[in-house]
Amino acid sequence: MPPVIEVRDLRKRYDDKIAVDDVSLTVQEGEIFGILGPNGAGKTTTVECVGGLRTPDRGEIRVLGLDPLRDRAGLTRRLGVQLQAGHLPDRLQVGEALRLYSSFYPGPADWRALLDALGLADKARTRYAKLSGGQKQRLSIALALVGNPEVAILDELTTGLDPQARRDTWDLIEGVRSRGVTIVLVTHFMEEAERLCDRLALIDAGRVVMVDTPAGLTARARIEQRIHFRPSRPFDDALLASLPDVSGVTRRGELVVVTGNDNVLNAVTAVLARHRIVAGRLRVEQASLEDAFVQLTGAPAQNGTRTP
Ligand SMILES: Nc1ncnc2c1ncn2[C@@H]1O[C@H](COP(=O)(O)OP(=O)(O)OP(=O)(O)O)[C@@H](O)[C@H]1O
Repeated sequence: MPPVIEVRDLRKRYDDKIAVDDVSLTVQEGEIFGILGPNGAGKTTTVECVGGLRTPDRGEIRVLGLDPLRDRAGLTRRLGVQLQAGHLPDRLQVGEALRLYSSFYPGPADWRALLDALGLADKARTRYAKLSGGQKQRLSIALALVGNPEVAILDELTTGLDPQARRDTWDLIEGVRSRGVTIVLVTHFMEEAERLCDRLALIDAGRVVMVDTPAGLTARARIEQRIHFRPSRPFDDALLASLPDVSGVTRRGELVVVTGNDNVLNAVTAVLARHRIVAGRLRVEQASLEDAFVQLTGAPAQNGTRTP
């Protein structure tokens, strides 16, 4: 099956700033493809080019086999793009906006059901200017999906939403995916990427660093394992530090913290057992996508409680 989205050698500069240096990626039908990267990495510029909202300086883009700029008319009805807040007239009511957008498409979704799913059911008669930031954000998601698109591009889907609204939005997106819609999701949130995305492209400084599943990306970062425990009796750190699988041993109060490779847990527990030391409150810290992000880009990841 040909990919739904194909980007080859994309480059885009703004005056003397190269926003996208060289991006190539493919998105398959029905997947949620995440684009992850630090601030200013070129994520938005990439998806704006894919959505036909910006003209690339170089490269080729195909969406459903069409050129987003040359075949704009044919693509508009099949592609939903979540635009950033602030693009609607202040006096327009939520319901009016959705009715208007629905009228552009041959087989629109039930916009009332969308509002309901996004927690905006009681806002149909509210004017745009009266919505909170999070409500505007949710409206922008509804507008991207109201045309029942085959492909949806969602940029910073849940930025600015509270944790409950974020989870409700994830449920909605999973429902959209289960109907076979292909989704490109730009996100800052590792939890969101882990929960929703089938594959992720990690973009840094305008280039694709790697493309993999969330689990694959985490594994490829080769992050050290960390375990901690409270020993039943004192022992010399050298006992563990001398093991080939161990890279470090430190103390945190009564806790012993050991870092090392994939086998560190086996190696440490075997030695402790031989010396009749019981490892109380033993815990293994799993490497997360967030650890991988930090290691691969050198940038701090943002968590779900902060707005970028
Ligand atoms: N219209 C513009 N004019 C000039 N420079 C721009 C413009 N839009 C983006 N840039 C610059 O291009 C680079 C890439 O921006 P882009 O918005 O694509 O990155 P991003 O990965 O989406 O960032 P963020 O996570 O902060 O939204 C940044 O350095 C940004 O400052």
